[in-house]
Amino acid sequence: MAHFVDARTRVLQEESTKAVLSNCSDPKADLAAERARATFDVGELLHYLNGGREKVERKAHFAELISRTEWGNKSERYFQTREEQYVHGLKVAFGIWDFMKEKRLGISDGRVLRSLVNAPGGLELHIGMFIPSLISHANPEQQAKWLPKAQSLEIIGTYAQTELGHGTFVRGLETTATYDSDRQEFIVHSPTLTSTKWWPGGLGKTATHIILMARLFTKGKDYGPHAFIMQIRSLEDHKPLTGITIGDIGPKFGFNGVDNGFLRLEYVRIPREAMLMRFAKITPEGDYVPPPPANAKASYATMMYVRSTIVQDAGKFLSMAVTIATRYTSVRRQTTSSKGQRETQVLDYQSVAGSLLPLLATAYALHFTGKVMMQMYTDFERSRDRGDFSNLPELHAFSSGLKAMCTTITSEGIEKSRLLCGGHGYSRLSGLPDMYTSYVQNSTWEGDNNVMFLQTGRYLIKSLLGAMTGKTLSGYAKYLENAQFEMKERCNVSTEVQWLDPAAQLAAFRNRAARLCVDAAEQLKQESGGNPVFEGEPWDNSNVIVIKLAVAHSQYVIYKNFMDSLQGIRSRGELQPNTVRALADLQGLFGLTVLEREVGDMLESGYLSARQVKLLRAQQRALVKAVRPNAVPLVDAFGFLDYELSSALGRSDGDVYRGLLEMAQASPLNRTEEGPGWKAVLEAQMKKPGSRSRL
Ligand SMILES: CCCCCCCCCCCCCCCC(=O)SCCNC(=O)CCNC(=O)[C@H](O)C(C)(C)COP(=O)(O)OP(=O)(O)OC[C@H]1O[C@@H](n2cnc3c(N)ncnc32)[C@H](O)[C@@H]1OP(=O)(O)O
Ligand SMILES: Cc1cc2nc3c(=O)[nH]c(=O)nc-3n(C[C@H](O)[C@H](O)[C@H](O)COP(=O)(O)OP(=O)(O)OC[C@H]3O[C@@H](n4cnc5c(N)ncnc54)[C@H](O)[C@@H]3O)c2cc1C
Repeated sequence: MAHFVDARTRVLQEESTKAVLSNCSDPKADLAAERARATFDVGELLHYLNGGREKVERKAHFAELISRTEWGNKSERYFQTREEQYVHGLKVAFGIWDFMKEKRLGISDGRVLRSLVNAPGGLELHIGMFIPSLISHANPEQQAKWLPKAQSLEIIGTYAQTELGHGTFVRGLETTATYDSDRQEFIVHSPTLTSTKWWPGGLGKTATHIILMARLFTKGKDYGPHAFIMQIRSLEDHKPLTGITIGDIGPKFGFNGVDNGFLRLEYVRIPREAMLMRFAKITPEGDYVPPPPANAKASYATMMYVRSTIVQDAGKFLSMAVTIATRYTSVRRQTTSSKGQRETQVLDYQSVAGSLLPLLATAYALHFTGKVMMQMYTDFERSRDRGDFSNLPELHAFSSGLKAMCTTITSEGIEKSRLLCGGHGYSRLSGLPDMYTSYVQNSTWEGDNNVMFLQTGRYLIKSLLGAMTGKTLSGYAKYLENAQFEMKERCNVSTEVQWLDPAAQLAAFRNRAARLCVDAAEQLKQESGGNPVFEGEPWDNSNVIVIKLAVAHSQYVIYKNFMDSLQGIRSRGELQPNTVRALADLQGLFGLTVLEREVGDMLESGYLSARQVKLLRAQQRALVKAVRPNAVPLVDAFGFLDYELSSALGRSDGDVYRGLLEMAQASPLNRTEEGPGWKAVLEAQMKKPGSRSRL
């Protein structure tokens, strides 16, 4: 109801309103002013990062169309219960599917749509692992049978590997698949409590089929985990099939639209052809045919594919968080030293800029590494299809370390971005809390990050030991051929400005990684009492330094990718000099920020002197200042749409306070003026005779 305000009240208020208005903030103007500071052509960089103008426009067109659909509407996003989230997630997945069919779109457009709506649901694993597993593990006949059904959503699948008792140690899985040659069937069974499958996404209430990872037994012999395809629910009434118990595992830290599930199998029979037989095989008589030795780890290929996509996506999520925080801290004003003056934009505080702008630089670094990672995986697939598995070990080492490094960086980066937004960052309407709780699982799934770092460290130490016996190394570990030389090397930077030289930064990254590799190998030798042993106690007692080595190597790789990518852009003349300069500032800022954080190792080894650290620090601070005017233009260049960010604070027009107020209206608590607590509790309590006087 309209509220009548009399003239006297208005007059009295007028003066105070004027006083407040004279120095209150104007977020839209602030953001416009930030954009005017750009030293480069934002459109050019936007198109470059997003694969061209046509793709940018296509994405905006898709957003426009889907935001008008029921499933694409995000207004209730932050207010749904778990059940609503789950059902909505399914509607989104089918909505995207139908949209793709109707418009005859391919998988890359599908990825764009998924990223625009960003509502993970019961079909994540169907798309992310079930179909990829069929592609990489099934033989041609199996693919012909299953892929069309999966691709038309006649069946919905998931990837059931992890059990209550084992996630990391895949060889320790306890679910069994025992071959019965008389009936040419496998009996799949959960023999122990700990063999219960636990975690698979979509398993709880959605999936009709699974890729089951189970230990293959034939003729009394255990051949370890293999992949099988099997149906778990009826296609008629969606009830579990006989001998199968399935359910949802309950609420999680985030990602609650997904029904991660549990599964128990009781002597369930599946046909021989259920075993995915692209590599290992079983004959009708029950003879096991192993995969050729070169691709013994072929059954792990799906995990490698997913790790590569995780690396690719890390930059995107960090860029989203940084976009929100940069726009908001540019319009948020807080504290003034003298009365009557405008308050300071919080991004102008050294502490805020010093945290946020290196994150912005890191988001760019991850963008380039994501591209390199996917290229490397695509190259592997090409050679694998020719039967050549020679680059598998490097791909495994590269993708494991980067998966761990990039997801650690992004998880921490989202949380740092949230903190930099102060109180409003804590509101889910900022988009940052949900981004964090749903992203942070990337540090765990698809291989716990420490475990992944250990895989990379193992490869590096083995490479070093090989190089010491004259073996030629290739790829990113090549520098280890010169490890002995690196041990004597000293940094030659003598002025602040010399730290801007990418070669000086790269040398520091490389030297640190090489020395840590030598240290790790030595510690492992000591723990092993001679020749290094890569398992058991000697290995376990060397974990800390091995992880440190893998972190240092991954940082070197990310920096090198940034440097090489920029070099490529320069030499091919792909961007104008001003744009390249802005990117070079980011490359320098990323490099020096990481080096500054890790100087302890380099002081300890003697590679750096205290004076060189001081120069490094001063140059890093100078780069923060150099990047500051381009902060908003650089996040604009990522090209996130308001629809995509769903954030009151990340709005591209800067109107953040209006955004908060508008989005809050959808809160179910606001459906009535008195709220749901009045009738349920408050009224009876507060109207109780003498209720106040009792206190
Ligand atoms: C429209 C479009 C939308 C798209 C939409 C996308 C949606 C995107 C949704 C994504 C969704 C993801 C969802 C995740 C869902 C889970 O989390 S699925 C479960 C994943 N589980 C894991 O990752 C388990 C982690 N554990 C492991 O990978 C392995 O067991 C470990 C830790 C690597 C150890 O394996 P191991 O057999 O014990 O091996 P180990 O003795 O350490 O090493 C033996 C040798 O094998 C090598 N090796 C080990 N692993 C490998 C490997 N993978 N390759 C090659 N060599 C290997 C080692 O390097 C070693 O070599 P050498 O040194 O001997 O030469
Ligand atoms: C949201 C979510 C979704 C998932 N979806 C799926 C899915 O769809 N399908 C599926 O099969 N699985 C899925 N998983 C399971 C996931 O892959 C595992 O949780 C993950 O691989 C880690 O294994 P774990 O839980 O057994 O951890 P653990 O191995 O028990 O790790 C516990 C701790 O021990 C350490 N550790 C373990 N082993 C070693 C070692 N050898 N050396 C040194 N340290 C070690 C780890 O670093 C960690 O700190 C999902 C998990 C999550 C959280």
